[in-house]
Amino acid sequence: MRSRDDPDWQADLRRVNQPRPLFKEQSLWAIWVYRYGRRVDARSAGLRKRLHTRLYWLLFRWAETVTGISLPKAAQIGGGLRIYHFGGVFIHPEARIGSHCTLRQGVTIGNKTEGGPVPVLEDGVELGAYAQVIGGVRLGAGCRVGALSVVTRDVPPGVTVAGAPARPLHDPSVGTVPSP
Ligand SMILES: CC(=O)SCCNC(=O)CCNC(=O)[C@H](O)C(C)(C)COP(=O)(O)OP(=O)(O)OC[C@H]1O[C@@H](n2cnc3c(N)ncnc32)[C@H](O)[C@@H]1OP(=O)(O)O
Ligand SMILES: N[C@@H](CO)C(=O)O
Repeated sequence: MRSRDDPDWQADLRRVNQPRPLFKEQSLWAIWVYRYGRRVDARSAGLRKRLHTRLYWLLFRWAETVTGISLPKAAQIGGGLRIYHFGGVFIHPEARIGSHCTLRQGVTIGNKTEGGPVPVLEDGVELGAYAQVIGGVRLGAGCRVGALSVVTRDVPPGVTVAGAPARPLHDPSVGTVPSP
């Protein structure tokens, strides 16, 4: 499959929604290499796959070094990924990230200790700059994490958390009519 036929990559481009997006956001270079790696892994075994795998590793190191964004192809990341700005973004290879998530500079999604469990982000999760999400936590769909926060516990869908350790900012029950 070529990148123009890759629905996840096309969804990534739509998030930027500007003409010539590859000239506008260098984070797309890292995302492109990630999607390329996923497509290479999906190929059937053979010489072409081995050659593409070697090329992928060269491109991965280049993108990681030039953009400061590390998206290993083993991680599972849904389409429509947006990474704002530059550098310090490290995603663990076992992480699972849903579609239409937003990351910013300085974000880490990884384990708490070597070999430990890693986070799962459902669809539409938004992480502020320098947010650190560590350990086997689950971030529910559409939740938001404030800048400079450290998330060490599950976050329910739609909830905003911030701080270190991160705590909910807005109680979702506030303002609702209590059930009879
Ligand atoms: C170049 C660039 O611009 S890069 C962009 C960088 N920006 C980001 O990364 C933005 C990430 N967004 C945030 O951190 C936001 O503050 C959010 C999403 C967490 C919350 O936004 P809102 O829902 O508007 O919350 P609001 O501003 O009302 O704050 C509610 C309370 O949480 C506190 N709070 C907000 N963000 C944070 C944070 N990151 N860490 C700690 N406390 C926070 C506020 O001080 C406020 O406290 P108070 O009630 O005691 O006054
Ligand atoms: N719109 C950008 C700010 O540069 C962001 O949300 O990160």
